[in-house]
Amino acid sequence: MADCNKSSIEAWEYNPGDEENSKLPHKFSPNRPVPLSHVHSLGVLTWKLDADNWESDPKLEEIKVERGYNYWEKITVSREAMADFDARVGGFFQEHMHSQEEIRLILDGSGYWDIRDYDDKWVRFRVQKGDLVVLPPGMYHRFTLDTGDYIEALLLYTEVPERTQHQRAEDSIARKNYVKQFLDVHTLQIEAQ
Ligand SMILES: CSCCC(=O)/C(O)=C/O
Ligand SMILES: [Fe+2]
Repeated sequence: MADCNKSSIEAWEYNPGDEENSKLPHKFSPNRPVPLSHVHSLGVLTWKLDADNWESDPKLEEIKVERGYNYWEKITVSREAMADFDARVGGFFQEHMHSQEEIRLILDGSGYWDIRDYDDKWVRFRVQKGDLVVLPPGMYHRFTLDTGDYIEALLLYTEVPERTQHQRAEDSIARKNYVKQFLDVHTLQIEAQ
């Protein structure tokens, strides 16, 4: 598989602080960086691809074939492209999970994903043009734009999209599998030390 350690994604401990605006970085001062390897240990996969030539990029083709990504669609999240921009961005920022992988190739612009750490605190990472990100089914997360208020992304799917956002209160097979595959393993590793 194309080496998923070649991305330059920056991650850090999310500082809830007193800032209302989710589009600000929410870093502690000094910053508390989180290694990308830790983000990967939570089940996230990342690659750096050629966003300008995604339709002919052999690396993306390799990933699509290996992981069965047979469907894709573009989305532009901006005030100009979305009449309900604030509502849509607000919806992305509601903590949720999906029963399928969340697969996004950033074609332009930038934004932040927040994912739950092993201690249930938020870890934030920044994505920009060329970042391919795969969140595992059952991982609680949220997404927001940065103050640039613009992102264009390719949404990829293994099958006809199941778009339901399962809010935190709901439990599901996807959540149980995620906990077993990533969180329980981590707990056992800690206990074994
Ligand atoms: C970068 S595309 C918009 C974000 C999205 O589709 C999603 O599900 C965020 O959790
Ligand atoms: Fe999502």
